Amino acid sequence: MEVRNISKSIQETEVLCDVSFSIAPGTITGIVGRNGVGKTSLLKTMVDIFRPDEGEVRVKGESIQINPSAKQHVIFVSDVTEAFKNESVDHIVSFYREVYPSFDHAYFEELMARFDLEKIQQVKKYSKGRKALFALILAFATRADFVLLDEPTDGLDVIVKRQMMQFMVEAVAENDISILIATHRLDELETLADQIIMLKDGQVEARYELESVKMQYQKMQIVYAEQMPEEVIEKVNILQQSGRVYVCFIARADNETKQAVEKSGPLLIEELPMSLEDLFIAKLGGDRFAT
Ligand SMILES: Nc1ncnc2c1ncn2[C@@H]1O[C@H](COP(=O)(O)OP(=O)(O)OP(=O)(O)O)[C@@H](O)[C@H]1O
Repeated sequence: MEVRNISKSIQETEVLCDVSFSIAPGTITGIVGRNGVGKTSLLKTMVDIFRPDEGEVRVKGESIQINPSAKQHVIFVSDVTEAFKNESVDHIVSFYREVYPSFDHAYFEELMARFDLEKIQQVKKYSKGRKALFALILAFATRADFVLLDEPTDGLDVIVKRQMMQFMVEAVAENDISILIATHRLDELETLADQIIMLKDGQVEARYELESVKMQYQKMQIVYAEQMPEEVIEKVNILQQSGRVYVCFIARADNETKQAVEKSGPLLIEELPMSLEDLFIAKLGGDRFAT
């Protein structure tokens, strides 16, 4: 699936600006960015709920804007699950079977049993978490090749969340589907995603392969007897400071900065494990963290 040079304005405000990236089969992609940056709008554009002003979305080589039937390979699960209202589970399933010719009823039943979700007469009577779970089960049962999820684990209890994350990893590996997740839950994404698309001001600020970014940067804890000298502060990206303890972000290849740190005579230099959250703060936390 390819997003090509998408731009979109809503009420004269540019929400997406020349956004391009692609999603390979059998991968999980995370879309991250601060509140209001355009994550949901991007997902909606990828299923043609929002029409882009410029650019196109291609699925299996076909533009969904030109050939709407290409949309049957993509399913979007919104974080707003109120749409189900009074319908029964069976009624909603019949509707999905009509819209998605590839809907797999046996797989749907298997997933309902796997997640221990009972069928009820009015889906609106499911709790918030169960509604979210039901929406996810429906989405995967369509057997769509591309599953786009907006904050998918919102409302799920910790046990179901773990089960769902485990299921997603299996589904991607076994069925070669691709999942795209827009979320603020960076800790969850970290265990799931192959690539991360970071949005800023409606644009792609960065694209990371998670494993390679961890090879590119180091998170260091540096402790001084007094303060970190000014000339070092100017070179490193400080993620956190607590008294004389500084947690910094340094490019692995940046030997000049590493030498400056060593020369400044710290009491301790120690490498810490780096998380996606650290990267998010370093990239999107403001000028102080600009890398
Ligand atoms: N239907 C709409 N009408 C007017 N403005 C909208 C509409 N949908 C989105 N926007 C605006 O587009 C911008 C991007 O919103 P969007 O919901 O895509 O961001 P987001 O990254 O998903 O945010 P969050 O992390 O808070 O969920 C915001 O400024 C929002 O106010």
